[in-house]
Amino acid sequence: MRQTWRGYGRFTRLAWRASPALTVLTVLMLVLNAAAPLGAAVAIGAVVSRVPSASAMPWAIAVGAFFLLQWLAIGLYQAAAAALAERVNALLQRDLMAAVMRPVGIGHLEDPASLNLINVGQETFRSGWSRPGRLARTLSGVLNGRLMLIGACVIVAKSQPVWGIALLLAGLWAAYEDKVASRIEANHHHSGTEISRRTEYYYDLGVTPPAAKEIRIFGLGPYLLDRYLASWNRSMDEVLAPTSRRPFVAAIALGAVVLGALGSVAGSAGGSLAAGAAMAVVQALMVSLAGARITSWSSLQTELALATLRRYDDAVASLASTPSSGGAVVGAPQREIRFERVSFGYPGGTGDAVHELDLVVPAGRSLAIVGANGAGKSTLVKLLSRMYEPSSGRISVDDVDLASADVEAWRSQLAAVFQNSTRFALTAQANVSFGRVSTANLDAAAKAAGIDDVIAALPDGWNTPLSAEYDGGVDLSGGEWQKIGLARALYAVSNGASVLILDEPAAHLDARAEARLYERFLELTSGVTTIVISHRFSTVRQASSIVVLDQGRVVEQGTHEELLALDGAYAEMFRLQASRFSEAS
Ligand SMILES: Nc1ncnc2c1ncn2[C@@H]1O[C@H](COP(=O)(O)OP(=O)(O)OP(=O)(O)O)[C@@H](O)[C@H]1O
Repeated sequence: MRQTWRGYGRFTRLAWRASPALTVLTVLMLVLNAAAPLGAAVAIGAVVSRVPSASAMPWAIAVGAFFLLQWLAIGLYQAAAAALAERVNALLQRDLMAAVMRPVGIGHLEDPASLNLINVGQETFRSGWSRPGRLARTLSGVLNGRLMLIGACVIVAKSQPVWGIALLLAGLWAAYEDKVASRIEANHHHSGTEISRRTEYYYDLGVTPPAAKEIRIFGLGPYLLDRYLASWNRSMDEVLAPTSRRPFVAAIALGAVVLGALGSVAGSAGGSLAAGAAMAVVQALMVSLAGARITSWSSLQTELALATLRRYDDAVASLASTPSSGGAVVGAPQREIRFERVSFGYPGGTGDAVHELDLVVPAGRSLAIVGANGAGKSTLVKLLSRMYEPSSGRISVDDVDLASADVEAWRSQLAAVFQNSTRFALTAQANVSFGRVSTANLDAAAKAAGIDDVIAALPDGWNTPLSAEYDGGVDLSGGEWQKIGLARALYAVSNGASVLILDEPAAHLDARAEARLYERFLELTSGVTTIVISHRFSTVRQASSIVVLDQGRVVEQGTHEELLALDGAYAEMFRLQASRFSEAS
């Protein structure tokens, strides 16, 4: 019970934050809407007791006025509550978005428990019933139902005290049982979030572009449809609670009381009970039944919305404990970036992806990292950009520990091209200058990345949306997208970023574009602290120094020539690739 009231309180504060005017209007119309039928019941009683006298006339007009008032109140109430509901939903979604983006790292986005909580944002898009904003509507049902019941009991009790009390008890019992059953149902409803996510995943796979090619080539359609349906049915089994019989028993008890009261009125009407009073009692009994129906309907909806509201609060609270920004401001590295005995394992992973790693990245020079798949190269970059925190060891920039540094200031020093950079369905300009106000260096960045001719050929140049899913939009090839990513990073460098991270910058490039990248590599990275991860030795050999990673540790380090002379893992990998190319040519 206390939990429910806390939920109502939380919702009221939210509604007030969303719009004080709409909150006041909603509450006023709510009360008017509940009071009008009771006023009408009393007025009808007065009409009946005065007919055929002319004094019945004002009461007849009052009956009409009460119905008119209710009609107006319902209309206004529905409009105000709908507007308030949408504002509350938007506010909650915004708060959740802010909370999800607040932690400095991305570990919470790969943790199933956090994802289940965060998923509440998606769920409310899917199911209108669960949206907390609906409380603006459903609370009216709860309040209306209660007011109608109590008002009806007062009217009945005036002439039939025993039946009035019986009606109150039966009505409250029915409302209580509905509430308990609804609470169980609502809690069940939210128990299946993991399976819901899975169901949604199958659906998205089937209807969105990323997997469309593989689905068709490998004939995955029937498999996906089967999995989708099975997963949906399982999720429904989990969310629908076994039905309790108690609300039905309580509803039958209420019906019996109403029937008994009607019988009693019929027995005494015209005798001990005046016709007018009898009419008011009959009308009040009907109002009480309508109240019970409204209570029952709104109970489940209210509990569903309250449960969702609690889940929003849980999600936001769980993220509040993850570290956010603040701390020493780190500028451009002057001497070095240093990794000292750094270890890190992914949450849910099988072991350390990086293990007691020692590495010095000299400032203003380029360092290439090579190693087999899974050696820990990308993980190193994620640790450097503080997407994750090391489980032990320290990463420092000119002796300032990154763990205690202000992450936003540090990230403003970074520019990166990731293996699969995000393809923003935004304009070409936004894709390159995203988040930065200056557009002065746009063309220079595009030229340096070798994408200037593609941009120039776009229907609306820099203003063309890079997505065929939007009007006037154009999609690019994998290699062109990679050049856009490169331009984004180079643009950031020209706007002050001092550390450039290139994770497989040539993976999608054709031979000519790749050759151009090597030719310009030293020029592009001159004076900038550059870390390049690549399996292509033609890129790697351009770097000032090279490290070889194996199972999360540095096993070799030196220049291209030094490492060839060492004749270790690097030399072996290099020879293998060189022989493949010479065989091919
Ligand atoms: N998000 C993740 N969750 C769990 N384990 C991960 C995650 N990302 C990477 N790993 C694991 O961490 C190890 C190192 O991965 P990492 O991506 O750093 O390798 P890499 O050297 O960049 O490989 P590649 O050359 O294939 O890109 C691998 O064993 C990988 O399976």
